[in-house]
Amino acid sequence: MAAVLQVLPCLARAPLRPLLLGGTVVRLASGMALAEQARQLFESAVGAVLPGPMLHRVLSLDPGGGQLKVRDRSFQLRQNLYLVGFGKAVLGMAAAAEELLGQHLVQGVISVPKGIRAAMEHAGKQEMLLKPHSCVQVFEGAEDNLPDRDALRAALAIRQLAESLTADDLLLVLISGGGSALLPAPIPPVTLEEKQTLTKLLAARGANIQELNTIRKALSQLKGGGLARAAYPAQVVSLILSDVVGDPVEVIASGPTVASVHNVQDCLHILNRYGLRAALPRSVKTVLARADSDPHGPHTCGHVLNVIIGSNALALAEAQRQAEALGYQAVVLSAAMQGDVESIARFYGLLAQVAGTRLTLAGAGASAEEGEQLRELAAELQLPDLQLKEALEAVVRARGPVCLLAGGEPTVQLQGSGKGGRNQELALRVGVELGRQPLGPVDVLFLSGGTDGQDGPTEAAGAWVMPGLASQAAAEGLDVATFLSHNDSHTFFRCFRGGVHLLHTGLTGTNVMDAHLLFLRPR
Ligand SMILES: Nc1ncnc2c1ncn2[C@@H]1O[C@H](COP(=O)(O)OP(=O)(O)OP(=O)(O)O)[C@@H](O)[C@H]1O
Ligand SMILES: O=C(O)[C@H](O)CO
Repeated sequence: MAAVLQVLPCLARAPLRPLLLGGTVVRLASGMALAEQARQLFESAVGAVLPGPMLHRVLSLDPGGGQLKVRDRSFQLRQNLYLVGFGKAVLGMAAAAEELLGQHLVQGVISVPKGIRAAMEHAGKQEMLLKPHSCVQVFEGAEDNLPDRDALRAALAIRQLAESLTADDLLLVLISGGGSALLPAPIPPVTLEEKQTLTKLLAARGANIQELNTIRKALSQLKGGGLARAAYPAQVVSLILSDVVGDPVEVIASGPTVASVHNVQDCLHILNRYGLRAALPRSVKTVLARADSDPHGPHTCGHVLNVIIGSNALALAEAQRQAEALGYQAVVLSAAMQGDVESIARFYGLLAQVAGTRLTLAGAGASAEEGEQLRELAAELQLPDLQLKEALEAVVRARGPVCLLAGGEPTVQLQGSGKGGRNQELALRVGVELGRQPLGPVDVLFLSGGTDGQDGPTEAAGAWVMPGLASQAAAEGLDVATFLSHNDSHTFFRCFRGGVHLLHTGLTGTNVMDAHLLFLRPR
């Protein structure tokens, strides 16, 4: 989610109608425009990880209201329930928690992105807003996803609340992506500015989120289990919406309720790798040196229950279910799509080719060469959970419409000053790949969308493409290669066919990375 906060009239949140009633499923699937189905499935994926449904899945009050159930654990309530939260999706999560917990909630503090309340209000999304006289105090900060003074004030208020708790209290912690920037509390003498500079430098030199957050944890009072330590001896329940591949609780928002297992050597390795060790400010050196003699052991988080309440896999599972209801043979390929956007686009192009051939020629060996290339590329991408074999077997079985689903977060190496996002760039590149060779008597569509509803610094969530895109664009005087050469995918899609290929959802109030949907429908 980027800095511009705008919410467009949004997603239909009602479930898809039961399309299995009357008539055959396949007929229904083929009777609906592919692009419309793609949009619906994307919306169903997002719908599964909206704050309300997520919290209701894991939290409940017993009928007498005396106990709070979190999955299979129960906690006694007696005017002892407090709430803190930080992250891009936390406003809606706090609103849902407030709705559910009512007057059991004594007090709360949350740290959310600048402008988010106005944006949600503007869009009429009341369910994402706290009640007028809420006991939850809201701080807005971290413009451009960078820690700032406002976020620091929020972090200090959160720490103060946590430190005031006793062994009788229960602290509910709401965590989502963007939480690291919204909870800055550098260990003195490190200053906010020094931490900001170091984070920016690491990110600019290509450090991944694991590396970045290892350093953030080492320099923070609250990250890496610090918040849990501050709340001790109160019990702590963290409800975590994952925006990191694999859902590692110690990485998401830098794990404020998970004891850090990294030591100073790990930090020095990372700083070395990105050429930053020599120029470290004295304050950072001091804090790292101190950390060596003051390790916070894992035992310090025994009073904490960390629960992942939403993830990319969960969103994809719902889209898969809805695709099946629409008559598709649906397979989730991976919820860990990571790597260079160009390679991932080639992967989807080849996949469409191989799956298309198998679907229409009914011969699993018909595209052996492309099949081999596809497997090689998949191996290069090193996707830990890839279900390629299963997907291709399902295609052979299908003899009808197929939907392959995946999710994750590809990387774009920015080369130009164009306007775009990783989803629009991926879709455009896949569009080019789909046009490389004829695909046979099969309709193909690929959609890529950011589940937060905002792809890079644009107002679109993503885009969808079909084969023939490059030639149709050329007929409109648009050269796809030129747009791609300076990462200008958004400008391309705004021009191409009057912008109909853009996916607009507005800010969704959630964020579990991106969803990729590949449809193949024999004619
Ligand atoms: N012109 C562009 N073309 C393609 N990708 C871009 C462009 N400009 C920015 N990006 C990509 O957009 C991403 C930043 O956008 P965004 O804010 O949506 O992602 P994020 O910070 O990872 O947040 P979130 O996880 O909430 O989506 C970066 O990965 C960046 O490489
Ligand atoms: O806040 C963060 O650290 C990132 O969004 C990953 O969760």
